[in-house]
Amino acid sequence: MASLPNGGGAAASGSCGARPVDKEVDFANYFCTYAYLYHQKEMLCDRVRMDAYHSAVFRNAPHFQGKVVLDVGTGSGILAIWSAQAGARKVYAVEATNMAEHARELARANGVTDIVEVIQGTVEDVDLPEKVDVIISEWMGYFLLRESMFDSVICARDRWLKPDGVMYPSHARMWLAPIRTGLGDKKREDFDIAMDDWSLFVQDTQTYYGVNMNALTKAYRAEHEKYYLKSSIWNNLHPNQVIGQPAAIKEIDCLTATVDEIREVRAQVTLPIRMEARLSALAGWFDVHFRGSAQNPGVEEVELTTAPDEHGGTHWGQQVFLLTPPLSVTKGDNVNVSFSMVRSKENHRLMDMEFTYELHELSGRKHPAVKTKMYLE
Ligand SMILES: C[S@@+](CC[C@H](N)C(=O)[O-])C[C@H]1O[C@@H](n2cnc3c(N)ncnc32)[C@H](O)[C@@H]1O
Repeated sequence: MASLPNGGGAAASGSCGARPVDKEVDFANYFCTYAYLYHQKEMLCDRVRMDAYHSAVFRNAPHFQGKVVLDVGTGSGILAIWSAQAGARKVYAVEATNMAEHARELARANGVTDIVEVIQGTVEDVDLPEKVDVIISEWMGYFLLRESMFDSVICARDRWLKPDGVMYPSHARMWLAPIRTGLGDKKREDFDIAMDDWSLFVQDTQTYYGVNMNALTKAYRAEHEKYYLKSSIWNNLHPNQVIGQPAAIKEIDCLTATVDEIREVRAQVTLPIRMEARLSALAGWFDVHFRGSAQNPGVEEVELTTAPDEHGGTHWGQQVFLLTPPLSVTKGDNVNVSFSMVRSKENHRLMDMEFTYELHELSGRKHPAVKTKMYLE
């Protein structure tokens, strides 16, 4: 999934479940970005992503040979074309936006129009003439679930996948880890500057064009706190910034997961610290696996990970959640974290989170728990 500046509005309409329906808003805020080749290119240039999907399809070609495939959100059509090249008999390539026209053109230029049928529409709305053996999709957002596109994949699976069909990817996990980073220092500095600036504006002038603006100071602070300190920060971290043991906070079997299972994520984990450091944030990332199903396993399991990587990483990067204040930690300490992530009420494709973290020193000293809200926007 692309690094969209905004996750969009309410959910697309369709025949799957009771979901908020405002298709127009969703097209204006969410889908519109995907209609640009500029954004598709960002994903096409992510070599980690491309290598993983390419290996997943071609090393597991028996899953595709002679089979019917559904590509949910085909974008440029890349996964549909690979499926055809791997031997699929028929590929339904569904795309909500006008990118469908480019996908059609790409299929034509690559000689697979007899196999790849591009259908423009939301997957919730389209009708296929038959059930499929494979569903392939690249639906993952920041920290896996931002953008909530997996809902659409679940819908497609429940409507169109044969009982012995397979999902590409088949499994997904979310990870949380304690990290050191200087990112927060800059953000705190920017926040202080913004507040100083406001103070000058409201206090030095007493009245601004005859109006006392002080009544808005609290709201301005809250707005800036959210923007600078409580919104997650995108970063491709170096592995040596991870100062303790990462923990898996959610595991998803794409063949059986339900929307209820992913609407809210809650976890309680203990993160053992491995070195003396300033614990300044928690970082979140995900991985997905392509391993077929228990009934229909693949030839070779392939992993796509977005974990910190010294060779560069992916366009998803990691999400950095600042801890205010940072904590001094040392090897042998433990950080207990309670975590919740729910969809924003205003926009189901964005996430509201809450972290409670509590440092237990090796010495036995327990620090008071700190609770903080964060936003994945
Ligand atoms: C992350 S992009 C992946 C594009 C392409 N499959 C690839 O791997 O390069 C997701 C695509 O899915 C489309 N999409 C998202 N939700 C959809 C839905 N409910 N129905 C149809 N297309 C959808 C978006 O417009 C976007 O082009």
